[in-house]
Amino acid sequence: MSTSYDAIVVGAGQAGPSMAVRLATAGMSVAIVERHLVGGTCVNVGCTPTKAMVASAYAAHLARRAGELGVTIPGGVAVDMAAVKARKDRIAGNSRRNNETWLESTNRLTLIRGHARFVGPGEIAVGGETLTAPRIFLNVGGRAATPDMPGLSEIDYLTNSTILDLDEVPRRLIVIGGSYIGLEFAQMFRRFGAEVVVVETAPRIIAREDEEVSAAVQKILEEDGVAFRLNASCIGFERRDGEIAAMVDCTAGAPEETGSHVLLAVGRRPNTDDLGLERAGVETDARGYIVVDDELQTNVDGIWALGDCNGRGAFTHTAYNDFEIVAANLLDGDRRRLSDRFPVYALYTDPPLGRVGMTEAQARAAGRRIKVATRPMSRVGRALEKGESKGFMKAVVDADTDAILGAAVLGVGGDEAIHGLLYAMQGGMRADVIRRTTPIHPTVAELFPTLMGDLAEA
Ligand SMILES: Cc1cc2nc3c(=O)[nH]c(=O)nc-3n(C[C@H](O)[C@H](O)[C@H](O)COP(=O)(O)OP(=O)(O)OC[C@H]3O[C@@H](n4cnc5c(N)ncnc54)[C@H](O)[C@@H]3O)c2cc1C
Ligand SMILES: NC(=O)c1ccc[n+]([C@@H]2O[C@H](COP(=O)([O-])OP(=O)(O)OC[C@H]3O[C@@H](n4cnc5c(N)ncnc54)[C@H](O)[C@@H]3O)[C@@H](O)[C@H]2O)c1
Repeated sequence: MSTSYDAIVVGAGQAGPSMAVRLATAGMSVAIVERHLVGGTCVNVGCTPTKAMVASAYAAHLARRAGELGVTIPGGVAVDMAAVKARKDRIAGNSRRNNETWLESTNRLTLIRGHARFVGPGEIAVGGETLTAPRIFLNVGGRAATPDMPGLSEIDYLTNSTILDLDEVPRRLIVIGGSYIGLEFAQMFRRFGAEVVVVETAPRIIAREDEEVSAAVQKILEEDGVAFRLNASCIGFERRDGEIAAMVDCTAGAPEETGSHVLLAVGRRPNTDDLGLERAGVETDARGYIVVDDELQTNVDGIWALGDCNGRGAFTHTAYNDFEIVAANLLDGDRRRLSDRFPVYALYTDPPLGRVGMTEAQARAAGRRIKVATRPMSRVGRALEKGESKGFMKAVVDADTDAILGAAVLGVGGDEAIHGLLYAMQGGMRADVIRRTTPIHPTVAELFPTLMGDLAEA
């Protein structure tokens, strides 16, 4: 059976539902196809469940430190992992159901369950049905990469999805990969009570960040009791007396780590290998990401790619912004562009790392003459008052134009405070304007004018 629509959206992640509802509201007949859970990665196995669990881990940590704030908890602190999981499931489940209700209650929009695959340029098969449309929007996202590592198929390893099903705290968790996913889970499970070791092939964790950011995050996690094995090579796995051994062969330390559980957090890959893209002639790059232009159009007329699958962002906010760009160009006559977007994101360790724009290393590589300022959180009143004074803030400014190039706020409230600088950058504000602004006391962001006053050529 073949049904024609004005538009088809493949994937109900972070861009697809908004796109589908917007098109339907504009009067088009729209099908949105989802093969698994509405809400995609973020709602079901990404942002929402992990941040719910980070909140539980923070509560455990704060409760253990309560004495420092003059609060006693008789009987000590225990973590009920089943209750942590149940709370996380409730929050993610509510979000998923709200998304489903939204799609199902929108006029002219049909939610179709199943795996979508191109059979031709404007033609998609789902189960036994064929859907056709002159406009197709791909929002297929990605999944955990599971590279071919020796012994991996012999062990039960966890990914960012399956680790969320644990209702008991692992005795010893080996986290393979010291980047965003690995570090958030490492600290959280350490705070739940597991022994945790992070194994990373690079010489430092979160290697995309400036070196002092990597070092400070590592120190913060070490103070929580997370161990690190850097420069790991020849990683492989073996079953060992009911446990798992990870061969690490580092430049220093024992050649292997044993644990009860292994989490694989070595990156993500796009869900483009089973989409039949070749049938539609849609181009992908060497890593499988769909190639798009500045308006998210693929090389094939009438086919767009939004979200993680285009490799131009790896966050929920970038996926949603992709929707905004496509909708603006297609429906509003508003010329919005991918290249107008500043890189911005947070790493949700505690304290979090808020990041915007270029790192210092990127600014130098771009050949800029730069000024840099840093301030430890131990000199931020609000952080001291809260008893959470780990980390630092840093700004990178163009020495010739006074333009703010980038910033990092590793510290309490850093994920929120960084937005002050994001909005300033988007508005083209110079560092001197921030220096002359009067902020609220006591806040973390109140130090931004001071930071801009401390800029020195670097
Ligand atoms: C552990 C973890 C934590 C994260 N935390 C954050 C965070 O705090 N903040 C943040 O901004 N980002 C975070 N991210 C990243 C964020 O989840 C993704 O960037 C975001 O979900 C991307 O959205 P998307 O719409 O591109 O794809 P997805 O959310 O992956 O959605 C794609 C959807 O398409 C469906 N699909 C795929 N192929 C087909 C097909 N052939 N037919 C039908 N349906 C199909 C999938 O089932 C899925 O539902 C995190 C990711 C992980 C893994
Ligand atoms: N807070 C957030 O916004 C958030 C949180 C989690 C994930 N995410 C998104 O998910 C994406 C994927 O995150 P990720 O951390 O899985 O991947 P990543 O690509 O950021 O990092 C993978 C890490 O694994 C290491 N690695 C690769 N192969 C290895 C091996 N064999 N042994 C040991 N280490 C190895 C790499 O050197 C790197 O440090 C991120 O790019 C991010 O956009 C975002």
